[in-house]
Amino acid sequence: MIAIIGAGKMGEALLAGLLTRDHAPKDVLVTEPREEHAAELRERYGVETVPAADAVERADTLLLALKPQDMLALVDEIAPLLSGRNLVISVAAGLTTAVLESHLPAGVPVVRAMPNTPALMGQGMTAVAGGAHAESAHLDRAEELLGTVGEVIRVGEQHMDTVTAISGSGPAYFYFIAETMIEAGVAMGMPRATAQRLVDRTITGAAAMLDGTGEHPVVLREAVTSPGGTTAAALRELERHGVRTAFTDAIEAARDRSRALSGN
Ligand SMILES: NC(=O)C1=CN([C@@H]2O[C@H](COP(=O)(O)OP(=O)(O)OC[C@H]3O[C@@H](n4cnc5c(N)ncnc54)[C@H](OP(=O)(O)O)[C@@H]3O)[C@@H](O)[C@H]2O)C=CC1
Ligand SMILES: O=C(O)[C@@H]1CCC=N1
Repeated sequence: MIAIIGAGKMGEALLAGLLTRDHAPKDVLVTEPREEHAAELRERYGVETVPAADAVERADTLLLALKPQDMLALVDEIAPLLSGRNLVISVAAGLTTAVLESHLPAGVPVVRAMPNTPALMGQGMTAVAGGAHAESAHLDRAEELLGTVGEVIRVGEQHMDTVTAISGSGPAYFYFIAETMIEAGVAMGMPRATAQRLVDRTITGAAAMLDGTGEHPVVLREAVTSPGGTTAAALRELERHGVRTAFTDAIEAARDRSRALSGN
C-alpha cells in the first residue's frame, strides 16, 4: 500500500499519474488536511483519504509531497509510528536525507526524489538518491513506483539541488517561453488560439526531435538556422539581450534556493 501525504500540485500529479497507469485506487491512500480538497480527491480519483497516522499504519511506502517548510512538522508527527518496515520517499526541494533521518527513528529508510509535474501525463523525469539506511531494494522500490509516471535516474545526493533547478522547476521555464511566444504572436495580430496552437505544437515537435534524434541541441538549432534567414535574426536578438546568461543565472538561483530550503 502507498500513501501520498500532501496531494497539492505535485502530489496530485503523482496520484493521477499512478492511477492512470499501474495502480488501483484501493492501493493508494491520500492524506490531505483540508476537507474540501480531500473530498475533491475522493470524488475525482476514488481514493480513500485518511489522517496521516492511519496512512502510516496501513501503508508501507510513504510518498511525502508537502512543502519543504511544512515537512518536518509532519515528519515529527508521524516519526513515532514509523519503523524499518516503512519506506519514506520525500519529494521536497532542498530537504536532505540527513535532515529527514535526524527527525526519524534510527534505521528508517529514506529516499529523496525530485519528480516533475509532467508525471501527470506519464512523461515525468525523476531523480532519486538514497539516504544512509536506504538499501538498493529501497531505491528499486522508489524507482519502480516513480517509473510508472515517467523516467527515473539515480544520482548522488550532492546533485539533487541541481536536479531540482533543471528538471524539477524546468517545466515552468518552458511554459514561460511558451507564454512569451504566444503573446508575441498576439501582439503581431494573430488570434490567440492560433498562436497557442503554433506554440504548443512547436514545443512538442522540438521536444520530439531532441528525444528522437538524440542530437545535441546545437546541431538541431543549426538545421533551423538558414544562412541570412529569420532564425539567425531572432537568435542574434536573444544573445543581444543576454538570454543565455539569464537562463544560467536563473538555474543557479533555483539551485541556491533549493539549498536554502534545507535549512527550513
Ligand atoms: N510543484 C512541482 O512542480 C514540484 C514540487 N515538488 C515538491 O513537492 C512538494 C509540494 O509542492 P507543491 O505540490 O508545489 O505544493 P502545494 O502547496 O501545491 O502542495 C502541498 C500540499 O501539502 C498539503 N499539506 C500541508 N500540510 C499537510 C499535512 N500536515 N499533511 C498532509 N498534507 C499537508 C497542502 O494542503 P493545503 O493546500 O490544504 O495546505 C497541499 O495540498 C514540495 O516539497 C516541492 O518542493 C517537487 C518537484 C516538483
Ligand atoms: O518551485 C519549487 O520549489 C518546486 C520544486 C521544483 C519545482 N517546484
